[in-house]
Amino acid sequence: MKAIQDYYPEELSHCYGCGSQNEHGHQIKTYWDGDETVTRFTPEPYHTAVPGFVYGGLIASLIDCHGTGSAAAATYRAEGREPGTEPLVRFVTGSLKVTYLKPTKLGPEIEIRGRVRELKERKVVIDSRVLVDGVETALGEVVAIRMPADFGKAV
Ligand SMILES: CCCCCCCCCCCCCCCC(=O)SCCNC(=O)CCNC(=O)[C@H](O)C(C)(C)COP(=O)(O)OP(=O)(O)OC[C@H]1O[C@@H](n2cnc3c(N)ncnc32)[C@H](O)[C@@H]1OP(=O)(O)O
Repeated sequence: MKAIQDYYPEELSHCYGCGSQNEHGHQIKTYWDGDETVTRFTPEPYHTAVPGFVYGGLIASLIDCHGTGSAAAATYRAEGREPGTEPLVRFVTGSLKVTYLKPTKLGPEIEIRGRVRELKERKVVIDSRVLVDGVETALGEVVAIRMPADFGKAV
């Protein structure tokens, strides 16, 4: 099964969170599981906050790219199109909210499960749950916005 990120064109695959071309990044992969999207990631020992527990910034980063990837996947699904078909669906993060419910144990695989709360042409909201060993440790909300054609050009 291909992940949504496997459909990203090479020139848009340099993101620190999800770019397959970024050797220093997380290179996350997001798949459908029924109505939910799932990303799994095993943290390294250096992803430490307090010894034994995962750094919250890593969790935020995973939720971020899980959210934008899920937004693209959900848009293709809603339009009844194969991922990666033209016109390409590109999302960036408009906002990212993370609620840390309890410490996330460092070592086991982290699972992030997303659901679409709102889907419009230019804006998709993805709610995520972060689980380790079946324990919910954080919640995330990503507002993903279609990347404007001139993204970054005015900067
Ligand atoms: C399958 C094949 C795919 C192929 C293709 C792949 C492409 C794969 C790309 C990889 C990329 C990875 C991405 C990783 C995630 C980052 O790290 S992305 C980097 C961090 N994010 C940024 O740099 C974004 C910077 N901000 C911006 O460029 C602009 O502010 C935005 C977010 C594009 C918004 O543009 P805008 O023109 O202000 O949007 P606008 O039309 O006013 O608003 C549209 C809607 O969004 C809402 N909105 C706008 N901004 C926000 C906000 N900040 N918060 C909440 N709501 C907002 C508006 O309220 C509006 O909502 P409605 O009224 O329709 O309900």
